Amino acid sequence: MEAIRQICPNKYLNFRALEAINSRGGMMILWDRGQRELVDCIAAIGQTARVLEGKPIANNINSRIAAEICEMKNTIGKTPGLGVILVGGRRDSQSFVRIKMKVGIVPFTVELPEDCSEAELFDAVSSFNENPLIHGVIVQLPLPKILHVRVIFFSEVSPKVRSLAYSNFGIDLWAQHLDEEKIISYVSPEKDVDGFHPTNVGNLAMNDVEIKGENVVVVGRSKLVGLPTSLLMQRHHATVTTVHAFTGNPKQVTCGADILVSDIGVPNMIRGHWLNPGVIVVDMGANSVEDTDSLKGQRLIGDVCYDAAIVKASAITPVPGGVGPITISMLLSNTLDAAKRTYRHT
Ligand SMILES: NC(=O)C1=CN([C@@H]2O[C@H](COP(=O)(O)OP(=O)(O)OC[C@H]3O[C@@H](n4cnc5c(N)ncnc54)[C@H](OP(=O)(O)O)[C@@H]3O)[C@@H](O)[C@H]2O)C=CC1
Ligand SMILES: Nc1nc(=O)c2c([nH]1)NC[C@@H]1CN(c3ccc(C(=O)N[C@@H](CCC(=O)O)C(=O)O)cc3)C=[N+]21
Repeated sequence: MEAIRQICPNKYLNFRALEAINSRGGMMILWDRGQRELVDCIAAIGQTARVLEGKPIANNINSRIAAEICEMKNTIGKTPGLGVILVGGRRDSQSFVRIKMKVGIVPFTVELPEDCSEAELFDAVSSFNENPLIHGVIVQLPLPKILHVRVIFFSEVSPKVRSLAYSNFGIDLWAQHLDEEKIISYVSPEKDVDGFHPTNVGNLAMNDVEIKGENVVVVGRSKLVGLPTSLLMQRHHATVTTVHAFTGNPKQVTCGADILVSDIGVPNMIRGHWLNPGVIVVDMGANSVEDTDSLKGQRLIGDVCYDAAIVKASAITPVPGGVGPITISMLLSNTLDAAKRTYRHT
């Protein structure tokens, strides 16, 4: 009862059902999804996941990269360059690009409007491919879709005011005018520091990660994250299941995971009751949401409901400070490696 009072001190609570929570026993009040989550958390007090901090690892990698770049500059007078192509003004893009340039890699940035043509984008990739000062090229994904047709259903036409009185129901049809697959495969494989190129995805799966025999559920199947992660996990003998937008009962699948990797891009979609107690959660989601308390007016959150997962999982990567900084470090590290290959510098 104390737990319930903490959540809703002044509210009348309508008890509809009581049931055990997984194997730990406890109480669950069902009246709406959000509240059920809170009770779930409180009932599980005493179990807290290990937080897998990515920042310290990323800092180590970044120090190593900075030192190597310094050495490279001193011995052969060269510096790695990274070309970034941004299409459309995505809110998260600027900070993503800013972080990349910290360790001494020279940035080259091209910004194109969201309605740019495929030819313009190919030209930008091509000029980066050919530029000898650029060793890594990334095209920021996802590429924008543009509004193609908007259908609005309206309930009446008023001839007097010569306007339409809309019902607020409509359908927007978006068109993907830029073919992501084609554009990404246009980046030279030796400059593909994202690791998209089929050859590089194969190489990614050669790394040594000990996950043999585990049930891994990867939520999302994008070329950027989900697909390479599934390949990587399979290569290391995990039993991998993919959840995507057409999966009928995603919760049922995620509940069977020993390791859950999420790259959906939907803030807080994975709730506490989607998780198997003791699961290891790798939250790749980097979702910018409005936050009026923050100076920037926004903050970054993951795909997994962190407050619920921290009391249910055995380990979890936080957002921010988890996978994100390591992704950037590895991208920089790949750029440095590409520059070393170009200059035959060891
Ligand atoms: N932390 C990091 O280092 C990185 C983070 N990211 C972040 O990862 C997130 C995803 O990015 P990205 O992979 O490029 O996104 P995409 O939009 O390319 O892919 C999203 C995937 O999630 C699936 N999906 C979407 N909605 C649902 C749903 N309701 N139920 C089940 N599956 C769903 C889609 O399924 P379907 O295929 O059926 O459409 C798709 O496979 C973003 O937040 C991005 O910012 C990305 C790169 C690096
Ligand atoms: N071709 C391509 N390659 C990408 O790798 C790619 C992309 N497109 N499109 C967008 C997503 C998103 N993404 C992030 C990586 C790190 C952080 C990151 O490090 N975030 C910090 C916080 C940053 C902040 O607060 O501004 C953190 O998680 O701690 C965020 C987002 C890579 N992406």
